Amino acid sequence: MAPVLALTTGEPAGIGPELALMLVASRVPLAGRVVAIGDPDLLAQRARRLGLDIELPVLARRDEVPAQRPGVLPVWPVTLRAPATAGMLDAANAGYVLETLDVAIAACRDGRAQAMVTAPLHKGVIIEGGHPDFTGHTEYLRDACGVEDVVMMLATRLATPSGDQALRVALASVHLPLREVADAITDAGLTRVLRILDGDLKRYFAVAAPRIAVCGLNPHAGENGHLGREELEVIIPTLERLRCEGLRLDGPLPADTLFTPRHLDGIDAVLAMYHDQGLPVLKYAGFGRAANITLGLPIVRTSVDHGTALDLAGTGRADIGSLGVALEVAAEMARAVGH
Ligand SMILES: NC(=O)c1ccc[n+]([C@@H]2O[C@H](COP(=O)([O-])OP(=O)(O)OC[C@H]3O[C@@H](n4cnc5c(N)ncnc54)[C@H](O)[C@@H]3O)[C@@H](O)[C@H]2O)c1
Ligand SMILES: N[C@H](C(=O)O)[C@H](O)COP(=O)(O)O
Repeated sequence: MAPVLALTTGEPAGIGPELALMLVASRVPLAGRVVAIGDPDLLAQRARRLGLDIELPVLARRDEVPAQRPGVLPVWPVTLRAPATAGMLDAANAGYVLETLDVAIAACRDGRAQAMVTAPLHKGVIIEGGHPDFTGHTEYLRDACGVEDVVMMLATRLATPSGDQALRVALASVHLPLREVADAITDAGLTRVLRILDGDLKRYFAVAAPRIAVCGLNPHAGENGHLGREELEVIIPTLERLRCEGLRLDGPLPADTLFTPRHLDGIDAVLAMYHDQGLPVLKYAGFGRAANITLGLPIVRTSVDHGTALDLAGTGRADIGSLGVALEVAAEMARAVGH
């Protein structure tokens, strides 16, 4: 049977609900048995608003998901806390958004689903809704699954001199103010991130001996200590030690020239030191054709490469491309671990 992909529909005022509907309405074959997690009335209202003729059977017991049928989107129901209006955030629905995640996590953990795929949520409104420590799905999943560390990795495709290949960018630090980044780059942290990245490239993506290129933190990878000392004091010694364990690591390399097709040729993943060192490059290369993947979890989780796009919510103009990729990657990962 095709894997069950539990799709959380995200911030109810954002584009998540309509992306799920538009994807089903597009009638492209889906990568697995997709079940939407969200408020059935919200989905029905949004479908009417967009003139989409979608059948939304509610699976009240949140159990067996039938084989995918064109124009049909089964729903595991979660009830909104307050009415949702496209484009208008309401902190009252923070608990609703988190409940959709909890439903998906539980289903992945007890085997009713083989992967979870998340439509975008709005971090700020979750925080304002009474969850001051919330920083994103990635960290929420880490805590919910009881693991020490996870790694955010985004992936798309890239043309290099040797041909088409994956462009995967993982992050050594994630949702952190820039002011705090340098202190977060430690030997212990880099070691954990690189071991997870190396292990999960093998486990989920059939890369036998991953070749990972590691960015420096500072301009020109520190220019031999003249533009910052983190490379000399932390990154180089960590990479040397991990090479002795057998990891294939290049770097630390200057990020500006590493992110060019010639240097990326044959590289299985890049480790960027912080969010906006790596993700703008990835999104420039493949926005709308990329997936966000959380590594290091006991379950499979992917997501879209974009946010809630409140400016587009309710218009039907949002691009469904990334959601399609996120579902495909989730199914590929689920199959790789035998589902
Ligand atoms: N996976 C996630 O849950 C996720 C990912 C990224 C950002 N976010 C959150 O989303 C919120 C808004 O973030 P932002 O404004 O930085 O980014 P955003 O991606 O929501 O919007 C940035 C721009 O990209 C456009 N855009 C986004 N998705 C699009 C799509 N599918 N098709 C066409 N255009 C699209 C928007 O219209 C906007 O112009 C923030 O709270 C952020 O943290 C969540
Ligand atoms: N950093 C992600 C991006 O820019 O696409 C995004 O904020 C999503 O993060 P979570 O998956 O942790 O919510």
